[in-house]
Amino acid sequence: MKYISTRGAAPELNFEEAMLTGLARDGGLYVPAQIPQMSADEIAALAGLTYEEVAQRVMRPFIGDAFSDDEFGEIIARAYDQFNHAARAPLVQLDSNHFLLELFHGPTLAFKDFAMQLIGQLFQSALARRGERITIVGATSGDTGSAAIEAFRGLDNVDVFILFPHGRVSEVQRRQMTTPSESNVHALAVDGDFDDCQAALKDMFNDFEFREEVGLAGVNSINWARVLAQVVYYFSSTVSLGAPHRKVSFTVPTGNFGDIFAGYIAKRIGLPIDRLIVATNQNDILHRSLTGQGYRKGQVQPSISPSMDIQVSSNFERALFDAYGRDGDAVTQLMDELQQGGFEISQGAMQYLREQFDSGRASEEETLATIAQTLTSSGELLCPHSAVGVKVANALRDPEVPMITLATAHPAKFPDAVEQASGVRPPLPPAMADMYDRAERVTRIANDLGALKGHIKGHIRA
Ligand SMILES: Cc1ncc(COP(=O)(O)O)c(C=O)c1O
Ligand SMILES: N[C@@H](CCOP(=O)(O)O)C(=O)O
Repeated sequence: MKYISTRGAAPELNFEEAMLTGLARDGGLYVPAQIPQMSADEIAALAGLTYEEVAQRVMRPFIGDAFSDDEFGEIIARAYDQFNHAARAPLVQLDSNHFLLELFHGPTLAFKDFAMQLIGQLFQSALARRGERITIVGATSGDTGSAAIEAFRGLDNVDVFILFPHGRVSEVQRRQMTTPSESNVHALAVDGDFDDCQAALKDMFNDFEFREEVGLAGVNSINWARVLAQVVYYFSSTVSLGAPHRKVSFTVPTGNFGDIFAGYIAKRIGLPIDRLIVATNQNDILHRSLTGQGYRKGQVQPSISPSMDIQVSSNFERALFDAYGRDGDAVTQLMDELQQGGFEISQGAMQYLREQFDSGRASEEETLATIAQTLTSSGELLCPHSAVGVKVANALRDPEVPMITLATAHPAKFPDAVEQASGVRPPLPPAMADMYDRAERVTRIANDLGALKGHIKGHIRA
């Protein structure tokens, strides 16, 4: 199994190399050279298996010989043993033919744990075998950062630096990043928005001297292994609703386009997905793009679903790569135009994207109203991101086809917005109950690449 870059000018790598490399050296994102296929019989055989068994069968062909079957099985078992729900990703019914896929039963209460707990284990195995150490730098709008810290805290051979936009994450998200006391964890509050943090991270990867000097690694969805791990719950949920014998649609609260892209990969493997619906908040660049208005970045607007306050959606590049016939030169040109503000999507590429994705947006008022209505109608308390998904799903779904909306975070991560909407203040789970009493450790830092690189170089352990 080989991985190639979306910009067509980086070395082809195997799974482990692509995972450890993060951003390709031509600035692109790694994708599989071919997508392994699963037959209808193979998909049907997933029924009744545990989440871990489904994970092993779905991901195995993408891993190649980087890990043995036994090693990979043990890694998967360790990754999910801290989840506090036996099903890992349970489905609950909201309404006739509308289901919620609860992805917030991991240690940091967001869907990021599904991938981050797994790649934490994969990295540890690979690094131990190679005798290497790395510096992880991550950009977060709130959830990736806490999940990464949880997965890598306390490791001798890994330093973790997380860049988050100062004042633009919820208090629980911030505290999840600033209260761990391990010396390998560094929370950096950047004076900028998420797009600034992500751009700085990509600039660090494109500075080869810095990259080599610190042993830079990435755990954002830049990293193919992140996307792959998220493919699994599309299979587990669809099979439990009768796949491959009936089609199911998904609505995915979307920011960086990683989670919905995992759904697209599931469909390309052979899962009978009817529609994949991108749900955005008021930062609706993806909805505008998918409705033919070009891909033009604007200023990020802070919202009550802060983890989706993103304008430059990293993984959209992976979708564009396929939409442009896997032409790396075309993608390179588009990404150059994006640096200048944006680009038009060609007619052929638009047609491809429209065949794959639908889209909708939810305003702040609609999101608040959806939290209140869903609590009344089903008893389910949604986080604001999941509410964006439910609002868009309700607007666009076909009542004849089962719809699964991804619930991407626990409401207790966003208690202010949830209370404003519903009058209910969701408590943190017992293991986090003292979160507000713990001491915080954070460095406020300018949105300046030199300052960020200097800080990182000055704080990595030898
Ligand atoms: C709670 C939550 N919902 C939705 C999203 C959007 O997911 P993606 O960036 O993969 O599109 C994020 C951030 O990634 C998130 O943290
Ligand atoms: N919403 C994310 C943004 C980063 O996304 P990633 O999937 O690329 O890591 C967050 O919560 O940090």
